[in-house]
Amino acid sequence: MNVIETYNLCKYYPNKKALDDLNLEVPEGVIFGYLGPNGAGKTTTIRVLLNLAKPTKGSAVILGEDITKSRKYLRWIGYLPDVPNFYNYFTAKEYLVTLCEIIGVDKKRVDEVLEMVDLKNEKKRIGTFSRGMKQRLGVAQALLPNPKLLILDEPTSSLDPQGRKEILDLIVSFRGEKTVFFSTHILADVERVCDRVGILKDGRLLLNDTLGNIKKKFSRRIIRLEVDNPLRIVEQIRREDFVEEVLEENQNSLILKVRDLEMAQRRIPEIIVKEGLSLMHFEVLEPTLEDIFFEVIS
Ligand SMILES: Nc1ncnc2c1ncn2[C@@H]1O[C@H](COP(=O)(O)OP(=O)(O)OP(=O)(O)O)[C@@H](O)[C@H]1O
Repeated sequence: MNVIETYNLCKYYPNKKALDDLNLEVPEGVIFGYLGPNGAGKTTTIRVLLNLAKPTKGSAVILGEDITKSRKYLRWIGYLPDVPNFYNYFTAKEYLVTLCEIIGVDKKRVDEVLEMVDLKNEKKRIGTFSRGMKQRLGVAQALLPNPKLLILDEPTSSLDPQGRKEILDLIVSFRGEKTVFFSTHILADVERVCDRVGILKDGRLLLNDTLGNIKKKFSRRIIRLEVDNPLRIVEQIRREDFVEEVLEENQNSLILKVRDLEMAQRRIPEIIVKEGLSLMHFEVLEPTLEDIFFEVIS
């Protein structure tokens, strides 16, 4: 089942198509990374999905409800905005208890969510919190209604590596239990935690698939070999059908572009052993998400 589905969703501003025929699918239980350069339309998507902005055309179904007809689905969504605001003179607990009163959630939930974000024993006022602690508190407030879907707008962009790790670990802990939709431009974060990825540019979705499929689709089938004397086998390797091109050759390694990866994995060790050489290292050089991102958006 898909938790989010959009159908030709458009949001036009006077001089800008912020979303242009967006057809997005986010299956239940996945961690979905929504990637795009500045101005791609990530925040606009989130605002439309949360009923904070009206679509110009098209529709969307979230948790089975048409968002243009009902607002009940909002009850099942937890949202962390890109710049969350807090009352700095409250402690985390006082702040969340106040929110519970406003949104009608049992106050018993406060200790549960503080425990999840590791702020249960934190007695300081929010004004003295680090950015990482504030972001974790932001996730805690999003968790208060025990949402099925968490929407996080650039949750790691202002954090140092430790703060980023804490938020990413938290996101990973929801895998399978909640659907997490998070927007970001930090490709390494997506690569670390996401099951599925959507790449948006100029309001259009250029790619929407699992990380595994994306990597397969963009695989460059490039192999790096370390052998004790590669120059002795390079001509034989060049003649093999599975080899498209020898990209680099030197005293201890070869870099090959191959047509058939499986055949290369079988044949190369055979050739090396037959020549009485030793294979020290065999590596398939896969493109990083960063390589793919730039290829897709360029
Ligand atoms: N209220 C508005 N009025 C006019 N144009 C807007 C409005 N809100 C957004 N836009 C424009 O729509 C486009 C998409 O903006 P949006 O904030 O959704 O991008 P984004 O992908 O979230 O960018 P960033 O990563 O910089 O936050 C941008 O060109 C932006 O200037």
